[in-house]
Amino acid sequence: MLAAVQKNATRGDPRSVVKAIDQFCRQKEWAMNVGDEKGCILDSVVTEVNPATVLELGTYCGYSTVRIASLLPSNAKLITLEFNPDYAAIARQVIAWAGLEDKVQLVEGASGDWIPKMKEKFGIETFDLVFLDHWKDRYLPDTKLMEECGLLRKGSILLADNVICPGTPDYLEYIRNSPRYKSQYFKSHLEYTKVEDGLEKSVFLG
Ligand SMILES: Cc1ccc(Cc2cc(O)c(O)c(C(=O)NC/C=C/[C@H]3O[C@@H](n4cnc5c(N)ncnc54)[C@H](O)[C@@H]3O)c2)cc1
Ligand SMILES: [Mg+2]
Repeated sequence: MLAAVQKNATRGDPRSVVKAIDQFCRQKEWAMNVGDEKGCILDSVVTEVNPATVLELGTYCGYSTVRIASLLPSNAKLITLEFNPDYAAIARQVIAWAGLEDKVQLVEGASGDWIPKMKEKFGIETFDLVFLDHWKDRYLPDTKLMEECGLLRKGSILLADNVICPGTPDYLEYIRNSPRYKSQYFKSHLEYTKVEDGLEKSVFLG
């Protein structure tokens, strides 16, 4: 995938990086990037929220990191957590090829360890937008952890990938029944397939 980016994408052009990855995943080898169909929904939410602070859980190869960072205002900060060093190494190079290093802070480590350190380590008070796309059984515990650590403010947006496939039943149950969130489901398809999947957008009400 990285070779395809370096071969087919233009340095400093995030859209060409996104296009090169999507092309590679359609033609050569499927990979669990959010993809172009759900990616457009992600883009519209990022544009609407226009966040100054973003947290991404699960960088993988950096596809959604590039999509989000390319839409951020100049002073905005995207922190992305990835605990697999091999994926982190690839993602760093993908993000660099897109020319987005200044907007992105890739932290190698587990969300459970780093969420409690966001204030002290990165001076982050609250996140305007959180994109959840890591192991599906971590969405709920990490959301509760973010609440406990005071990282969500009235109006913070959580956007969760794969709420249908692979599925995040305990997260959906919690977020759709909690009086502290207002949720909306965006129906779509699992990346590069015709299988149903979707994104759940939830506003924290404080
Ligand atoms: C049945 C079935 C299987 C697979 C699919 C297809 C499918 C489609 C999708 O869009 C998917 O997002 C997924 C999926 O499983 N994603 C998990 C993504 C993990 C990445 O995040 C990293 N990570 C995982 N937990 C943490 C953590 N705590 N702290 C920091 N990084 C973490 C990992 O190191 C990986 O870089 C799968 C569809 C259906
Ligand atoms: Mg996903």
